Amino acid sequence: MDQFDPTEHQHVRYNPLKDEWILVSPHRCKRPWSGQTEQPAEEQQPDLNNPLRAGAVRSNGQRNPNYTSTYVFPNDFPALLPKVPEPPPPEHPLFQAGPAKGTCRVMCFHPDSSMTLPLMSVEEILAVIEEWISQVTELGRRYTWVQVFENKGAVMGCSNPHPHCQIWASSFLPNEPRVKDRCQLDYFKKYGKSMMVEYVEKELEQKERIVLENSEWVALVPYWAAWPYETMVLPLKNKPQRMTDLNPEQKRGLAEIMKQLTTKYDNLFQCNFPYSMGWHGAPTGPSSTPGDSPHWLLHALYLPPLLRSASVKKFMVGYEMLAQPQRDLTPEQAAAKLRDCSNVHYKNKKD
Ligand SMILES: O=C1CCN([C@@H]2O[C@H](COP(=O)(O)O)[C@@H](O)[C@H]2O)C(=O)N1
Repeated sequence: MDQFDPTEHQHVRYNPLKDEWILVSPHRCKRPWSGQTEQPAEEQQPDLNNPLRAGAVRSNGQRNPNYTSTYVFPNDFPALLPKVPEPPPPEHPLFQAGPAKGTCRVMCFHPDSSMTLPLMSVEEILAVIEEWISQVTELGRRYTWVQVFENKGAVMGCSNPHPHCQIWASSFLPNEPRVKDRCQLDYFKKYGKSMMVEYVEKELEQKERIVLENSEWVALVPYWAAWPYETMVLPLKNKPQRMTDLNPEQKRGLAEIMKQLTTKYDNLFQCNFPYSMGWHGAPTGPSSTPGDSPHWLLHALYLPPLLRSASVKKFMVGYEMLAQPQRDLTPEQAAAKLRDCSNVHYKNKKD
């Protein structure tokens, strides 16, 4: 039997944040593709009636101000409302309903519907980060969880090309952060250190999955990545537990690395690279205080669907839904491809 080679031989990898495993099948990379191809993501033409545009009239008849930077408004079709009757206590362990309160906001990054984050200036991206922090500060006082998330590209169900994200705050701790909170706390109790602080140290030593690094942040393809070009953005100093812990140098460094990472993403297949991205940090709420969750390290997740080209995506279906996530391209190969992408956006390339 040959010696095990992680670039040749199938194996499973453990995700300690979720207590889950993924299947890695590098030998399949040579497989010919004859399946569905997505239409190349047409550059979603910004319609002049875009309801998120500065000055536009939204579906509820309200007119957006002529905002010049970020702009936040309550979602006109919110999934969570702040005041609703609560369900009665469960009568049976197999049929449990619980109270759900919250609020949903839409946050525009920029007044111009044709703008995208990689083409924004560092200053403009810094304004987005400051607004995120302001929203998390305000909503975090009242709600246990504030989910900042951006759906980008029609293939991600994004209904609107205008550069924007959403913020959903809830009275309950959703599944993803609840599992991450438990896994990180178990690790902290067992080893006396933060799982993700140690993980970053090890990744910087191994260097196999690093995509970008500056004095404050690292962007890498996690060892256990499920999506082909999935990345995490992690802080290098001060162990921030929440976005509200960031200092000015960290905020600026984050704006810089976000611009570089999304530029690399767009350059990978020369398209507006679709993804869902979001932030995970220590839960918030009225009883939370700065520094109260040393088991947590703030981090961002980029979850992009594209696999081989602007029109071939990974499907998380079948085996992935019924068994576990599976990937052919290894995290190390994905990181290398992203590292090789230029930091100059293909739309800015000097001819
Ligand atoms: O006039 C509008 C248009 C879209 N929206 C909201 O904008 C959000 C955009 O969704 P995406 O981030 O998935 O593209 C969506 O949740 C939709 O409800 C409004 O609140 N008002």
